[in-house]
Amino acid sequence: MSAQREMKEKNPWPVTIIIIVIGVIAIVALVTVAVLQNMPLSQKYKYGIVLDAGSSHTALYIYEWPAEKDNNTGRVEQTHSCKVKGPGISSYASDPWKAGESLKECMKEAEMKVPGKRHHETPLYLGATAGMRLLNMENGSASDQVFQAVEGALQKFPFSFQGARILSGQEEGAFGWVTVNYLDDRLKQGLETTGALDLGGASTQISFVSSNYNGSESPSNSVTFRLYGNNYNLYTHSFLCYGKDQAMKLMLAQQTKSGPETILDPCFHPGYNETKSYSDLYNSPCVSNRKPQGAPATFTHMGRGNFQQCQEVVKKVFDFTSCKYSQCSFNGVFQPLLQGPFGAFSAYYFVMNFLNLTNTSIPLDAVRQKIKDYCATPWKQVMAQHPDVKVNYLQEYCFGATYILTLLTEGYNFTSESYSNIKFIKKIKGSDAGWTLGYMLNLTNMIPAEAPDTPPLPHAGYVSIVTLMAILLFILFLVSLRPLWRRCSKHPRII
Ligand SMILES: O=c1ccn([C@@H]2O[C@H](COP(=O)(O)OP(=O)(O)O)[C@@H](O)[C@H]2O)c(=O)[nH]1
Repeated sequence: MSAQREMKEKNPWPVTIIIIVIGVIAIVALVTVAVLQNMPLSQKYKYGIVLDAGSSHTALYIYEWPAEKDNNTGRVEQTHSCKVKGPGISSYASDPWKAGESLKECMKEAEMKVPGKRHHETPLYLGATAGMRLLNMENGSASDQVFQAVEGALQKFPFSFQGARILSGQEEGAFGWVTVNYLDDRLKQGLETTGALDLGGASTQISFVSSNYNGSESPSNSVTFRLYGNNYNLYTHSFLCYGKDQAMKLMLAQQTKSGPETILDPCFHPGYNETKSYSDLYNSPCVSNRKPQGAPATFTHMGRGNFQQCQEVVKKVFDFTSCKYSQCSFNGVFQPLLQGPFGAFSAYYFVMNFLNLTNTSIPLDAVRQKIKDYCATPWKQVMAQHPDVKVNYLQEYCFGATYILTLLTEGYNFTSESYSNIKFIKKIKGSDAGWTLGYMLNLTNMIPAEAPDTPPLPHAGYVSIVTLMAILLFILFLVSLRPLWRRCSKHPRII
């Protein structure tokens, strides 16, 4: 026994080596676990699909987000969009099954884009806007049949179909606002929000937060949200019949009140000459009650290309005569003082982008001059200059631009100064501006009411601290072995 103890005292190295090896293994294991545990898992994604059934067309959007973050900080991004061929679903009132058929191509594309194993858990929504609102007003059973056809077609796909419905104007406005502010990262950070201006074919929406609006005046324009721990009192209004296409009907109805055979329209280019049918012009509930008695079947629609006169006709589609609130936009609708930056999308963007007018630092007078020159350009020349633009769109940009300017300045009261607060946008960080993303975020509860709890340290900080601590422990451990070192150097090794 004593001989053994003597041996150990004389030769402490085996024990020391074992302790060092165990210490090193423990430290390496500690650091490895810290690094591995916090390493982002191989990224898995979830998907959501929204169909925007607009008045003039339907579009499909696919959204994607990291699977492990779907309820808090995960950024939802648009990964794919598909424009459905043909008109909006409301145009299939007399052939409802065709409305369902029309969606199949884009739906097949979606089947390819979303990974097969995610199909069954991918929610699929269809939201219809003002085109279907109008059809529903005009012919409820036709609208129901269109929905039946569309639902039948969508149920055949392997996604988790969550239903097709008409959005209210308020939802359309509010979800457009949510989309813009979510994509701009303004909600999570609690920053000042951006207002949303949406111009569709059949309706137009304005939504913004104004510090002088708390919802008590005209409560029907108020939508309240609690998002990421912040309360928002949003003002929103949707003007049915004031989308670009229906507003044009209102403008043409102004000029065909007496049922003439020919009109010389200041909002169309000089040389434009088309025969149009009275029943097509007056086929929507926005104008149907104004159809002139005893009008001929058709009228010749000729262009005059005069911006000022066009603005005069366009102004007449707005009613500025009555306002029972402290202030109004038009048609007796309350509107608080405009506040903050605004994002203007859909047809606002299409039209202003076509005319190279998306830069709002251009003074309003220069904008007017540009539209004036464009409207005065002969139709033949316009067509020759834009051979690749669809004639249906091309013929309407003079009216479209005049309408946008009049709606913004006369309707919503934007001034030469506040006009520069507007940004004409199509996409934000790769996702289209519109109501669809906000709608999906809401239905999937993806924006929490309260700010999510964040770990006290970021991943890199956590790993660095654990590594540093491990190194310090190791040094401490080596230092604690100092008596052994001394003994070793004092007693020469026995061979
Ligand atoms: O390249 C384009 C695409 C659309 N539009 C017009 O933009 C408006 C809005 O179209 P959208 O289909 O987005 O509106 P919705 O049908 O959803 O109301 C309609 O008047 C379209 O004619 C346009 O001028 N240029």
